[in-house]
Amino acid sequence: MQEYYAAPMEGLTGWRWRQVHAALFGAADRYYTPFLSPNANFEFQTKELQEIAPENNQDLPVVPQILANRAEYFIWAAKECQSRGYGEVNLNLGCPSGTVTGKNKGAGLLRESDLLRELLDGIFDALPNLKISVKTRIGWDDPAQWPALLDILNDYPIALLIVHPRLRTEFYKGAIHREVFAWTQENTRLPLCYNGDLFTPADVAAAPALPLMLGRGLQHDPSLLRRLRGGERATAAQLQAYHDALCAAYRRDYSGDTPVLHRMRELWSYLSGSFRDTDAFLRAVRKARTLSAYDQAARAFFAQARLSEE
Ligand SMILES: Cc1cc2nc3c(=O)[nH]c(=O)nc-3n(C[C@H](O)[C@H](O)[C@H](O)COP(=O)(O)O)c2cc1C
Repeated sequence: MQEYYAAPMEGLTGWRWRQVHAALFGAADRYYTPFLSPNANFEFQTKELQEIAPENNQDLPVVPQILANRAEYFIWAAKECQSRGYGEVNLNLGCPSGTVTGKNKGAGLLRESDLLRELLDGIFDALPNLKISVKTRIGWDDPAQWPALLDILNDYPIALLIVHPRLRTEFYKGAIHREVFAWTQENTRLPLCYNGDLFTPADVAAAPALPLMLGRGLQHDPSLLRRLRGGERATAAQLQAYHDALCAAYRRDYSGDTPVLHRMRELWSYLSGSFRDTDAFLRAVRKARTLSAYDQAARAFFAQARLSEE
């Protein structure tokens, strides 16, 4: 059976989203959490504790993702996850954000091979009974960096190597390096997962025959996995129910309108792709300073919303 995993996306795929998504459209085969970022305090932030709390992830196949460049921080966070019942944790080697890479974390580790080796040595020595997967890009600024990086990764019993075949300098844009991914398939024995630019069933049909991880495609059309499994594309009414459930959940979680509006704007930056004629509505969403103005705009939009063509 083809496996489909939901990609970690900070600000989008937190536990509230996972619950709503699974309830309305059927669960992904795995959900990777947005990254947890342990540090010298050896304490998770409240938001991170909620993210991995067993009661917030009940009956869902969730894999916590950890962003760290020191083995001791990763190991501490991994054990915290293990003690809450998680059987796999994921190491982030892909985050391209300057604030992350500036500290040699995420994709920043792809130009620090000694630090990367030290991190992996420490992690795999200390955690023999936990599955550790890795999510990575293929280099910092040149695909020629990948063979040496893959050589390093090949030395460890990585449970799943999730590859987004772009460089750090490419962020999320530009053509995928398909030839590099094909080369990877020939040059590793590690279990592989492909991630990148899977937006439609046609994209998925053309993807490598491997477990697939979907990020923006699933935000753009939350029914994408259901369709890939033979089900129907979401109707406008179903997308409204999804929107309303998320908005209600974020209202419970945050105090004040601003953080909820922020989350909803982030949601719409992808979900708008499911609809036609969204310009006026998106302008209203951007302008809304209160939730009541936002609600009014959203109600008016859904009253006449039409799905986009594919
Ligand atoms: C807004 C945003 C937030 C993201 N947050 C994370 C994250 O927390 N951890 C991670 O490994 N990747 C993160 N990613 C990368 C995605 O998981 C994924 O690798 C990327 O979007 C490419 O896949 P896609 O083309 O299916 O979207 C993020 C991407 C975006 C656009």
